[in-house]
Amino acid sequence: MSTVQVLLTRVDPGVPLPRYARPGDAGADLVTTSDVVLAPGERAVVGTGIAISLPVGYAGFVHPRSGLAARVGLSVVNTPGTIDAGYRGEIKVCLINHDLAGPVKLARGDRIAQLVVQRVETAEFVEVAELEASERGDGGYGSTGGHATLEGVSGDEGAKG
Ligand SMILES: O=c1ccn([C@H]2C[C@H](O)[C@@H](COP(=O)(O)OP(=O)(O)OP(=O)(O)O)O2)c(=O)[nH]1
Ligand SMILES: [Mg+2]
Repeated sequence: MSTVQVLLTRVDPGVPLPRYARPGDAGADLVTTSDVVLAPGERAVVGTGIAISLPVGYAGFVHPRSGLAARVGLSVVNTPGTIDAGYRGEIKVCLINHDLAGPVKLARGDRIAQLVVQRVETAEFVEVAELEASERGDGGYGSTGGHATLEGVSGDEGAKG
């Protein structure tokens, strides 16, 4: 794993910088700058207290933390959130409580998501009359089978691409 230098400013100096919990981790933990209580199904945009400047050719992706997802149902609505290289504003996280029963309580400084910095390509979109054939063709949305079924619906019904 290589390391890229990412310049950062603290929009809120009172909260810790993003930190990799263990050497070699892919995601650096982000914290919330505000206390928030999310009722079941409720979402809220929270600040992380930091703004960054990614080199061109990189992007940041805001992922949920699996422990919070499994324990209390906390996730990110637009997971993963995309941080463009040119974005200089505060990184924000659109949190959601997927738990059906109880509220999720978060305090300022809690680690609520993780930022994965990755190299990305930009595409040059070239329109052609026809695309070359492939084995998959236009089969998608469960065309290979093996997906879960709804009660009373056979696994072979439903979307066939
Ligand atoms: O989880 C996120 C996702 C995005 N952003 C910021 C950085 C990103 O560069 C910008 C725009 O994000 P995106 O392109 O996903 O949102 P959009 O709805 O397409 O907004 P825009 O019209 O500004 O591109 O918002 C965040 O702070 N957190
Ligand atoms: Mg956009």
